[in-house]
Amino acid sequence: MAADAKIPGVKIPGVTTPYVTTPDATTPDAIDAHRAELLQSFLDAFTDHLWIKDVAGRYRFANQATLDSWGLSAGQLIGHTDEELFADNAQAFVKADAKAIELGAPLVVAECIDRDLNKGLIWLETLKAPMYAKDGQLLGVIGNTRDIARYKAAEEQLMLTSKVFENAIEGVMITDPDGIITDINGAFEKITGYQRSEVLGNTPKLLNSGRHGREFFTNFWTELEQRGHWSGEIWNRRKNGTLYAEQLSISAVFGDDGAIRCYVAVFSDISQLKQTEAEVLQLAWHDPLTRLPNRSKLSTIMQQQIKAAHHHHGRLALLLIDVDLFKHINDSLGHLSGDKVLLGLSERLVSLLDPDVTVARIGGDEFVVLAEIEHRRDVTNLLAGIQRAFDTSFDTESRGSVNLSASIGIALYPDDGDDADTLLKNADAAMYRAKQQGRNCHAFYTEQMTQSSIQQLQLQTALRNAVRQGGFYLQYQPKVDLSSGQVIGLEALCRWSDPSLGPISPADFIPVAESIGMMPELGLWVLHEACRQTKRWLDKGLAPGRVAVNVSGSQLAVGNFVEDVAAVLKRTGLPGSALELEITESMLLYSPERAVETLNKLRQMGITLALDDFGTGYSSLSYLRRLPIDTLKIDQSFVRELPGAKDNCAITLAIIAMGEALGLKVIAEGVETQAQAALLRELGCTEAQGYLFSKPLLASEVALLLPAATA
Ligand SMILES: Nc1nc2c(ncn2[C@@H]2O[C@@H]3COP(=O)(O)O[C@H]4[C@@H](O)[C@H](n5cnc6c(=O)[nH]c(N)nc65)O[C@@H]4COP(=O)(O)O[C@H]3[C@H]2O)c(=O)[nH]1
Repeated sequence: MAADAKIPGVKIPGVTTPYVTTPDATTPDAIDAHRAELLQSFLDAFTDHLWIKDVAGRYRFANQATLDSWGLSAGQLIGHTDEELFADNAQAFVKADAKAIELGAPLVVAECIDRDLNKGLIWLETLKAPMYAKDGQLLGVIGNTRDIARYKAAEEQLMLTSKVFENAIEGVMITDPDGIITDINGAFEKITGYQRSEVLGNTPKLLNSGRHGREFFTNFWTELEQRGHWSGEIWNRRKNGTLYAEQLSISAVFGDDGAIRCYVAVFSDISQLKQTEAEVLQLAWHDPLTRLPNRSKLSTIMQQQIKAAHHHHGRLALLLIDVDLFKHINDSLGHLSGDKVLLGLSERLVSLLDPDVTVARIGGDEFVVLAEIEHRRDVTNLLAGIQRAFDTSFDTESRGSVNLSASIGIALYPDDGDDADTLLKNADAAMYRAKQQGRNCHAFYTEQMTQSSIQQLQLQTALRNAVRQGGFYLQYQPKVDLSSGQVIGLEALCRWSDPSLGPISPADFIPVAESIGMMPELGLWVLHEACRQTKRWLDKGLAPGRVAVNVSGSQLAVGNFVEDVAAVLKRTGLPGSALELEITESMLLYSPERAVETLNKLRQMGITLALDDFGTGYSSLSYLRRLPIDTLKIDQSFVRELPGAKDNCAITLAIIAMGEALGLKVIAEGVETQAQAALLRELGCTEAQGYLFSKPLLASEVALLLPAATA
């Protein structure tokens, strides 16, 4: 305490000090002085500001903390009024004094942030009280200003907490230990739709969704009681009756005595999240176009069904459906049409098969039907359902409708495999066999198929290399006039001899080239080579007649086939009139309108068109009439059994008659004997091709058979 801060001899009016002892003082004045000093020291020990003003408003006493804070000495303060000392605030101070006097009791007159000379900005609270003498006479005003930073901080903390509570995005609910709701925040009202007044005094049962059973709540309470905490997802019901999912976290709050004071539940509405989660799952497990289970989902379903079937000694049938020549639809009509067809097919399959049958889409044009069966023969019902899906044509996005067929491979559990992968692999091998058998049919898996699918894979690899490295060559089979025996044309036939697999028949490698999408490339090479060779013969003065080139379905489906043919003719210099293209009925079935358009364009280039393998498809007179073709080729399967087989005789005769009626040429293929040739001649067929006349030959060999061109 600074020396000048002391106020020796000041008798504080009204202050008695009955408990102060003065062992060394002997005179009354000395005793008073000692008491005053003691009191001053006592009051100086406080950090609170303590001061006394008399009724005239003059400062009569101030402790050291006051003087330090105001930067005044005792001499500068004592005996002076607020007006003399604090010009700015004097009015307010005097007014507050008067208020305390008027009240006759202590009064908090101000709370303010003030600048303390020593501490900087601080929170202060000033309390004033009137001071009376024993006889009740007013002596003045006592002032006490104290630093309330600690309380202010706590108050601030409380305010913040309540703001957090009120503004939290999470709903908050507080219940007493008996579960009675005592407080909620705004987010609670927003999420649940209940107002505060409707909730307080109620229990959380108000929100019960009914979706959780007794067991759920038993576990919930057990965990809350044992660990003081529970968190998880829960379904609740809003006031408007709708259900919502919330992520909930409940904690028990314990008092110092260890007893539960309350429970605090904090929750957020995760309905949106749940929906997104469900959508992501849908995307991950389902095909986006058809919404059917995808390969991953199918695999899971299969595993579950195999497990169940294993348990009760049941059987399963897995049918792998591959849409025949679907690629052509995509290539020729565009992907939108392809998608529309696939969607239509998926809807038909789902509606035609029993609800407990799984229909999945595992690839572009590959669907799987998985069903529990009792007997192998039950597969027939499934096949019938699938077949009906293909009975009528499919609408496309672009031109008209298309007819489709499918090849179906079947594998059974447990006979053909006891896990999902094996069953799928084996159904795939069976499907491949169905494709080889001419499409639009089904095949059950057999063990030999595994072997043959390995060979198939080898063949695919070798074929890819051959197309890339040019491992093919052509042979030409003469077509002759049946009455004169003269060569009137040639059919170009593709040949391939792989260095390790040996010579492979086109009947084997053409379907493989189709399946791996290489046929358009290979077909174009054949066309170019045949045209180039024919032009050479023409240039040498030979008369090869028309050269016929086989065209596969996939070539015709590629959008620019007509342009490709035109480019080949231009590049080789062969006139269109020297070229014949052989097409089959099956390639016209899928999109007849478009095929007719393409064929017309080809004919306009002078090219003639022959319908190959005639009689093996669904030939009808009305359909034939619409096709812009020049020649019918009687399939060798009919010719082979001539003249013995009566049926074949009748069919051959019918084809020849049909050709005549439509003004078409008719040529028979596969003629091996004189008897066959004689009968065909007799039936009115004018042209033929077959081993009887010549096997397919190399270009150099054929040249020897060709007549010279007449001038
Ligand atoms: N048993 C018997 N067979 C005879 C006789 N005369 C000819 N053949 C064979 O019959 C097939 C006739 O060709 P295809 O019907 O167009 O049938 C062809 C055709 O569909 C396809 N093919 C061949 N080359 C090509 C090609 O370059 N492009 C396309 N797209 N397909 C081709 O492969 C099929 C088979 O061709 P190849 O094995 O060369 O078999 C040829 C030919 O060698 C005979 O008197 N008796």
